[in-house]
Amino acid sequence: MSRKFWVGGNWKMNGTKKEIEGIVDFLKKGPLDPNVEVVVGVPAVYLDYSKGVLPPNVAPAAQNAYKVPKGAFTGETSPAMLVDLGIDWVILGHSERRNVFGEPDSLIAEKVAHALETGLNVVACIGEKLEEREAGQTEAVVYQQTQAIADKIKDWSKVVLAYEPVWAIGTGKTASPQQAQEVHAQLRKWLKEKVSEKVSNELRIVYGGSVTAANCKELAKEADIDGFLVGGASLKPEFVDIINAKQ
Ligand SMILES: O=C(CO)COP(=O)(O)O
Repeated sequence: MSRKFWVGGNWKMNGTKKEIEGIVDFLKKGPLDPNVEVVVGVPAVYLDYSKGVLPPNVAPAAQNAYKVPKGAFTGETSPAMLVDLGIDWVILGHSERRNVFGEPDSLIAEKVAHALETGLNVVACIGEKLEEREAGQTEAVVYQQTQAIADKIKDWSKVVLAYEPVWAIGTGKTASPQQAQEVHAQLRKWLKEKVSEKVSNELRIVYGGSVTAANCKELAKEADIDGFLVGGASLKPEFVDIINAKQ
C-alpha cells in the first residue's frame, strides 16, 4: 500500500503569460522531490501555452470540463479537447464551481465519469462549509459528495480525491493536521465499506485549504494525507517547499 505523494497547484483565475513564466522559472529551478507527482491547474486559455513551457515533471491540469465531447455548449471545454491538447488532468467539483457557479453533486459526478471515460485523470474535490461543520455535518456532507461520484464510476485508479473544507479555502484558516486527518481517515473507512478495500487503500486523498510552506510539513506527517491541492501559495516560490513537504 504505497500511495505516491501528490501535490497540485490550483492557479484558479490568475496569471498572465508573464506571470506563468515566473512560475515556470521557480518550478524549473526546484529542485522538486522526484517521489512526488506534481500537477498545476491552469486557466483554460493558457493550457496550450503552459504545456509548452512547463518542465516535464509538472503536468498541467484543466480546472473544469463539461460532461460531453462536443456540441452547442457555449463557453465550455470538453475532455476530448483537453486530450487533443495533450492534457492529462482535470480538476472537477472545486468548491468555487459548486458554490459560485452552482454545480450540483449530480453534474459533478457526470463530469467525473465522462472525463475518466475520455482517458483523463481527475482531481475530484469535496468539502463542507463552515455552517455544515458547526452543525456536525462534516462527514455526512463529504460522504454525500463522494457517493454521487461513486454512483457513476467503477474505476478509481485515475482519481485523486481532494478534501477541501470550504471554510479553509483562501481564508488563511487551515484545518489542523488532526482535523484534516480525521476526515481523511473517515473517508477511507467509508470507501472501504461503500466502494472496496482496494480503493480505500490505494486512492490518494489530498488536503486543500490555506496550505503554505509553514504548515505543509505537519499536515504531510498524517497517515491519511497523501498530498495537497494548493491555491494561493501555488503562485509563489514557496510552492516548491510544499511539493517537498515530505523531505
Ligand atoms: O481552493 C484551494 C485549492 O483548490 C485552496 O486555496 P487556498 O490554498 O488559496 O486556500
